[in-house]
Amino acid sequence: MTQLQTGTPLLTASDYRRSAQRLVGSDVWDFIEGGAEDERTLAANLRAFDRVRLRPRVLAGVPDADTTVSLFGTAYATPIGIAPTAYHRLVDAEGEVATARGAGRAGALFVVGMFASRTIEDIAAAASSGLWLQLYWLRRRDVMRDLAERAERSGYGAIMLTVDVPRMGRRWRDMRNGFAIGGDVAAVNIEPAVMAEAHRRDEGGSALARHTAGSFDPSLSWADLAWLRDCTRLPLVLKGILTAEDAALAVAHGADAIVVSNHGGRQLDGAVASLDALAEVADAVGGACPVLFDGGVRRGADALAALALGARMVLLGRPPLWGLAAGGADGVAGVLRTATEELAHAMVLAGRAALPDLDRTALRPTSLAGGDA
Ligand SMILES: Cc1cc2nc3c(=O)[nH]c(=O)nc-3n(C[C@H](O)[C@H](O)[C@H](O)COP(=O)(O)O)c2cc1C
Ligand SMILES: CC(C)CC(=O)C(=O)O
Repeated sequence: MTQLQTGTPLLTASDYRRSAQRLVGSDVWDFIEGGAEDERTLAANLRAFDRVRLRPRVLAGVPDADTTVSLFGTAYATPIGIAPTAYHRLVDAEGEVATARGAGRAGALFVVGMFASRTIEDIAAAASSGLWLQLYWLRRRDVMRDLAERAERSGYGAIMLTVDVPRMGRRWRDMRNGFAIGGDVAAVNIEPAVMAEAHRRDEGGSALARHTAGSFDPSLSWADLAWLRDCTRLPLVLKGILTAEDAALAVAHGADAIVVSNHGGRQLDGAVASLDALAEVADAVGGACPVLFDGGVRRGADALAALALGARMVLLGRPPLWGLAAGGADGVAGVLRTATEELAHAMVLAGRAALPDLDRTALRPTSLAGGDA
């Protein structure tokens, strides 16, 4: 159990969430918590896990569960890692450096966002477990190439290209708040001219929406992936796949892994809940490459369900930010360890000793049906 300066025992992800909300300004809180438009997909991501029912096996001789997993030659203590999220210094002065320390303590993967507020190199120096770098496709390809090269030089293990943002989802909360990246927080890995719009508050509306409209390349298509592939020797992971069709195309275009994700409900409102897309995508991939998952995972049993449906690893977006806000590196480690302990606990009670023992027989068939979304 983690106990931070608040004195309140933090037993679950929602304990960290409550603690974080007290410490973070309301516009930053809305940026973190919010989703696109009416937030129906955001809500559906969580609801999908509420529908899952597990099938425990008894007298299985499983006194403890092994949560270790390996990906691209790196071993992790847990299959629960950190999804890329922008600007960690919005909630903690040390930002991604503290996140990396926390991930290291938990033995977890940390996917550093392209819009990290600490340098790729400083984050690498603080890390003791695997790091990957996430990229968006910018009109300025030279900036992408530079980041890919710096990541490779600094020991990052993969490039994760986010493919679900040809344009940014409309986020009413940020638009109403006139949200802009302020103070001394900045995407320090990218030259300031590319990022200028993200800081301009004077026009009202979401500065991030204006920034992404100007700097992201919306014309990207499958054929362009070859260019990025040529920039780096690192494995290329595509994040934001929700259909069998796109999963098959990703495999055909040589993706080394894919992430089933609807961007935490922040892109197409009305899109399928992430969990409800997982079986379809895993079936289409058919073992051709690892499938990762994010969206709505808040407890170990949620991770168990996603792993049973075919995910090799499960990533958390908002919860590590809650941990970081509530308690810096300790909070990040606390969130990851809590979820991992819950997963191990659920595995023992479900009679599964190790991650490869998790398959769809761990879930009631109604959990696989695709639900309401
Ligand atoms: C505050 C915030 C910032 C995010 N920034 C990025 C980003 O820079 N790049 C990216 O690929 N995804 C980004 N995401 C999406 C996450 O990687 C992930 O897909 C999503 O948060 C998972 O859902 P969850 O928050 O329910 O765990 C962001 C999400 C949040 C909440
Ligand atoms: C700066 C943004 C493009 C990052 C973000 O909020 C997101 O990807 O959801």
